[in-house]
Amino acid sequence: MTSRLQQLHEAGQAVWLDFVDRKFLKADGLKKLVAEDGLTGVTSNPSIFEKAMGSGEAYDEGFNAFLGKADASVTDTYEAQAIADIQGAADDLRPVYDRLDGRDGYVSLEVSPYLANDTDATIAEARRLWAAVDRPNLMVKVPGTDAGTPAIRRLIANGININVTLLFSQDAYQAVAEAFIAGLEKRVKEGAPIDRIASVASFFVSRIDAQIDKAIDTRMEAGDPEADALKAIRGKVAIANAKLAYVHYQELIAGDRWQALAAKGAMPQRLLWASTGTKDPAYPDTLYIDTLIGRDTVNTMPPKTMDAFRDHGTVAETLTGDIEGARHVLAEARRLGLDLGQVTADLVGSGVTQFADAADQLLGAVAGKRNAFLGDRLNGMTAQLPASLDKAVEARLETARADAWSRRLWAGDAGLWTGGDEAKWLGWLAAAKGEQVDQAALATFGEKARSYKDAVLLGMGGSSLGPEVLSLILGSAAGSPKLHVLDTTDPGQIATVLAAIDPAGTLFIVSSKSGSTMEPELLRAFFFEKAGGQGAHFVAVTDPGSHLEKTAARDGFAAVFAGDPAIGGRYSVLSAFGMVPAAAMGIDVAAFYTATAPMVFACGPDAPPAANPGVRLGAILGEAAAIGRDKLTIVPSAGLAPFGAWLEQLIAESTGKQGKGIVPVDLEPVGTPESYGTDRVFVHLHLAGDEDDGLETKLKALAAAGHPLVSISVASRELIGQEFFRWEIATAVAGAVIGIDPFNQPDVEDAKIATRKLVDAYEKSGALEPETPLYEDAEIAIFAAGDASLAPTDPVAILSARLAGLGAGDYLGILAYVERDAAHEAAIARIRTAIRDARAVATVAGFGPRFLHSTGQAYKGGPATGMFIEVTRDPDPDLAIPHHRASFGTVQLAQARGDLDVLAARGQRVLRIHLKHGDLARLETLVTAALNA
Ligand SMILES: O=P(O)(O)OC[C@H]1O[C@](O)(CO)[C@@H](O)[C@@H]1O
Ligand SMILES: O=C[C@H](O)[C@H](O)COP(=O)(O)O
Repeated sequence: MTSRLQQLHEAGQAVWLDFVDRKFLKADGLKKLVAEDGLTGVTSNPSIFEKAMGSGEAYDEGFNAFLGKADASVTDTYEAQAIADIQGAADDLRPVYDRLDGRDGYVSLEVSPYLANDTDATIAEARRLWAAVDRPNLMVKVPGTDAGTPAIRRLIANGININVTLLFSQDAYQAVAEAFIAGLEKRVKEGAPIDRIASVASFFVSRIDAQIDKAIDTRMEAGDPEADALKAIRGKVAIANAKLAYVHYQELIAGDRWQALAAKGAMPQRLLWASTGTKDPAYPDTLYIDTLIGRDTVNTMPPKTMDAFRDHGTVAETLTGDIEGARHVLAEARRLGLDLGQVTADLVGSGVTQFADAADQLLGAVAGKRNAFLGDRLNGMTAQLPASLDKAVEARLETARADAWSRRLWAGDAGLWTGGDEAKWLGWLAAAKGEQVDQAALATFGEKARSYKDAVLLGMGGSSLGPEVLSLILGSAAGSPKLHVLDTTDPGQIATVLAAIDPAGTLFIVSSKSGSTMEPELLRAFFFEKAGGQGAHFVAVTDPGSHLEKTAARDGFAAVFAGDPAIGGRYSVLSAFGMVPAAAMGIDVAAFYTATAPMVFACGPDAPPAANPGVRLGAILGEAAAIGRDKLTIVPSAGLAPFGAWLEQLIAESTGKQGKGIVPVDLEPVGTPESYGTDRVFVHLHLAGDEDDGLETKLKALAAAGHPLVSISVASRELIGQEFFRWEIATAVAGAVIGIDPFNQPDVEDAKIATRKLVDAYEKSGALEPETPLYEDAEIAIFAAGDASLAPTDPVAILSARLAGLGAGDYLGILAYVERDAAHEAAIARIRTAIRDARAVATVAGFGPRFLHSTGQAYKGGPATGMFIEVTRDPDPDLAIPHHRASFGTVQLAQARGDLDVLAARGQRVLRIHLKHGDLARLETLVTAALNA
């Protein structure tokens, strides 16, 4: 006796299997169905693959081949397995395809559900899959959405077999049938063959009943007066809808237009009944098979439904029976106000979402496996968060998944942020893959640089902090120059570098994106003169067309390396701005990108938020800020200590604006739980092999006391590039959570203008505008920028009155316009600790003018919780600037004053303490006295 399924085949209906799975294929399950049940096709969809691959180990062997590659994306990893399954299934069905001469024997693979609303991307993806699977009996599944329909026409015209999926309404079916015919007609016009192009139109059945029945049940439960009429059509609408689609099909193939194509050998686009597993357990499990049997159709069945039909299905030509009854059912549905049009429209949308959700789940699972497999090659991250924050983070990750944040970030969708010009600032994504720089040119440059003992980089903010991290964490290769970074106007610091080098035999890297920043321009002029005007010892890194580019040409620089104007300074370290100095230090740039790649791919567009280390971190930072934990406290192990200076700029300048944002706290010694308020998030960056120094214990105590703690582990220094990228993604995402544009810096300009005004006035008059101190003696002068709340008493009283204003959630900043050296750093750290422990407030510190191009944005534009002590001193000795009346010391003072004015104008609480002899010990004594007052 032939099986019931085979009898279906005899009745003219093809039986396909709505299922794929590696184990099943390996066990020859498909071959068995072909042999025993006359099976002639297979369909897959994202949910089917999610079930197959999303859990368990069946695919691990296949995954491993990809997981080992640092630069394989999650999609590559998953897709290779899906393609292998589809190829396997296609090969199992190949004898059927050959026997039936291409009339059947197909296997379907669906384009990414993420592309359902993008015609061109769908076309490109379908072509790619067609080529990758490389089997004549493949059908590419394309959704019959508004965007999918034109893609179907073009793909058919390309000669690609298409399974149109997610069809629910008559209108959509008619549109795709038209697209199919038009595609074939186009080929005819072009003289291309049409006899081997197969297509099916997958009409989804059970999902319609599930929706309509739900509406019916709700109304019946509410005691609808039409209860009987409603009940009479329960479970009948989807079948009626399918029957009428078949009526349309029959009319279509009887028409002249189709007959003309048929005469040329065209195969009709068969109707395929999909979604035929019953969703309502009250229905017979073979309902959507028994009722839809008709010639030249396909029914794709999940295994359970197939087993049920084999066991107790009924074979009879039912599809063409009682068409009037079907019309009546639909007319009744209309009369009863059951809006089939709306239901089918909604089902298209929810169908796309459902498959996208499945794809997210699958990609998330693969991403998790991938990250685990990479082990130490991918920097690790764990988080211990208080329960409420943890909940908020997970909720954010889920909405971010549903709203496709990972993909939208990479696609440059400005709607993720403020809908402004954010898309223009995403060049750093490609740069991280090494695509911005000319790696060969950098290698040559690195070779040439070996003739120098020292290299000095002149630049500010994003143009200096990344290179400094690279030099302090990676260091120069043997035989390559040592890199000194000068991002200051402090005469002492400039003199220190000058004394450490032979200026006539040093490589100078002048680095400025805009090419018009004051500090590098003054430093360039200074060192150009010291180097005897040897332009050949200078290179510039700058964006195309800048003023610096012109200067470099004028002065005969050895090279100009171009940046990408689509990258802001603080996101530029993985572009020329980091890699030119890296090459100068003899760092192998190609190897650096290779080491960075695992994080770039782990944070890729296809890694859903929860499994994406950058997006996850961004969600933590953003949600923490939202509950007032806006002080990101950076706690590195010794080997990673320099990283914080780069991170500070990224976080502060990106998020600190419009009164919102995150205030980074770097280099603040770790304290006990009592020394902190409830405004902190701690991030521990640990380099394997670094001494613990009791840090772990201290951090454990903080986490136990309810402070959020993020722990990042870095297996070796060479992996530092991964942290650059992770934090760039995290910052962009935190910006999205906070609701600001993370790529602009609206408040930096004002301080620059204020400074320029003071310097210009000096150039004319030879003196800075006079100012009146609140207090002055032989050692110090105190200025309060017109703050009338402070009385001109003694210094301890003034400072103590100022510090008394520090409350919960506030932070104290020491803005020191002095040389950045170890002694000053230590003194400032002591002052910070004293204030932090006495007031339980966060403390930050910056050396001026370096911080102006970094954290300065947040201090001015971020949360209005800052209180600042600006420290200046009389420059001694000072340094002249060629062609300028103002010295470096004067410029630095003007910068401090400009900054003070702008901070005060923004309503921030600020005090300037001028230490005439630059003695920070005096400040320490003052602070101690003020805290005890
Ligand atoms: O590279 P540039 O254009 O000299 O800018 C240096 C730095 O100054 C800033 O514009 C802030 O003043 C930063 O964003 C930037 O990294
Ligand atoms: O082509 C097959 C369809 O993707 C499948 O039948 C959908 O079935 P479902 O509605 O049960 O998910």
